[in-house]
Amino acid sequence: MAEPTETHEQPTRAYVIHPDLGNSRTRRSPDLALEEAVALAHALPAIDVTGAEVAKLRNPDAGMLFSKGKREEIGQHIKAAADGEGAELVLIDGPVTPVQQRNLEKDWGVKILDRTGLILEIFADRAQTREGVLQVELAALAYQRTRLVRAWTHLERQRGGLGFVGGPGETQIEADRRAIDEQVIRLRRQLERVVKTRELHRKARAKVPYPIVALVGYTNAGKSTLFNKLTGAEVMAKDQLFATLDPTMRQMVLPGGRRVILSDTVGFISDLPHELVAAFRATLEEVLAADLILHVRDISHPETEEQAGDVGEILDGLGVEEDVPLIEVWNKIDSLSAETREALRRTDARTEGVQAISALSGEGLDDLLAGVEARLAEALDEPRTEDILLLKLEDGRRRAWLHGQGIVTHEETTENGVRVTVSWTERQRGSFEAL
Ligand SMILES: Nc1nc2c(ncn2[C@@H]2O[C@H](COP(=O)(O)OP(=O)(O)OP(=O)(O)O)[C@@H](O)[C@H]2O)c(=O)[nH]1
Repeated sequence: MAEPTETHEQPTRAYVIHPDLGNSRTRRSPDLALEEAVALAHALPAIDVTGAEVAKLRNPDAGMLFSKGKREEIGQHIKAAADGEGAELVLIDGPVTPVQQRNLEKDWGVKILDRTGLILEIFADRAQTREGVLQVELAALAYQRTRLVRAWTHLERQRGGLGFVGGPGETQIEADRRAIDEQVIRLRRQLERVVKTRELHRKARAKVPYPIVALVGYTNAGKSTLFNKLTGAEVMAKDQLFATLDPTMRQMVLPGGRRVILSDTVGFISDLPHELVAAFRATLEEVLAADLILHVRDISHPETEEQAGDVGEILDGLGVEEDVPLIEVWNKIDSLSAETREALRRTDARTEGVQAISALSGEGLDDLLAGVEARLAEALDEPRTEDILLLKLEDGRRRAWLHGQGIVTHEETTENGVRVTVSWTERQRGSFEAL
């Protein structure tokens, strides 16, 4: 990656464009999509959004993306932005090929970042654990390798971020590509080590017989707010997208006395670039290991159904099994109108595994916790199978673990060791085998 060369104090003036492909397949309204893109832009540090527009794009041009007329029109808007100062950076909320990027940058005299590049920059800014940082770097390199053209380096100067820059010139491309490949190998090796360490930690945790409850949800749904409310932890809860990138875990005690580990995960977003989903697999694996998933939804958002659909797709893509119990948490009921709230009550949503809450005011949290307790009891207390284990006499550790789980139904000492009869769940069997 290029070295920082200069420092910028001023925020970057950015113009946001959502290309509307008029595609009936996309479920979203272009205006709301633009709103989300602007929110994404605000998630970057030191950005001043000077203007935004939906740009109709019926037939994308291979070289220039937009038609000549449209290009000139948008070019005027970009120049006129910020009281005539003009924008320096244009964020295009969609995929832009390297060729289109280079041509548009020349045409408009600005830097361009597409949706993947933007999300990568945000992730780079938010990643906190070693693993998170390595994963973002890997995803960025994969993206960068396909587009060795100069892009926007401002963030890199600001904070040593990713800075999608392909080296000083075209002649450098081959060398750059080799350098990237070498760096990828190096990062993969580091990542492997980090992941191994984390697996050790997870195994250590598996010995703790506490079920894991994972919070998932669309970005800005209120996961961190709920997490903080429930655990009293100081996880950053901001009106800022992707405030949580690395999974955060805390222990908590449910009203009935059962201890659980609550885990907060990265917020999902529509059209999450697939290389990013792959890069975050390991992070999101916490969700796979969960005993119960709480799908937190911003029920006051006009596209709450579409967001829920996106989250469902990502969970499927991750391979979350259908049999992991899931509670839908309808958050932000405090921002609903009285009529909507009344309608919500009438549908008696609660019978369908839904809990309506306000993480902010605390309304509905008692019912939510009772629901969590009931679902966990259901999920963990069945089904069980009976097995007979033969443990060596000196294997006191594993025997103690079995007793600690309260699953030993019979035990007798024989010449060869201890015959232990257990009645356990699949999960307990897995944890035992991992010991
Ligand atoms: N009105 C209202 N606002 C809420 C509620 N819960 C959260 N918020 C607000 O919604 C915004 C996002 O909340 P977060 O908890 O950061 O959302 P998140 O799901 O963790 O977001 P990501 O980190 O992007 O995944 C913040 O401004 C919260 O104050 C609620 O119950 N009611």
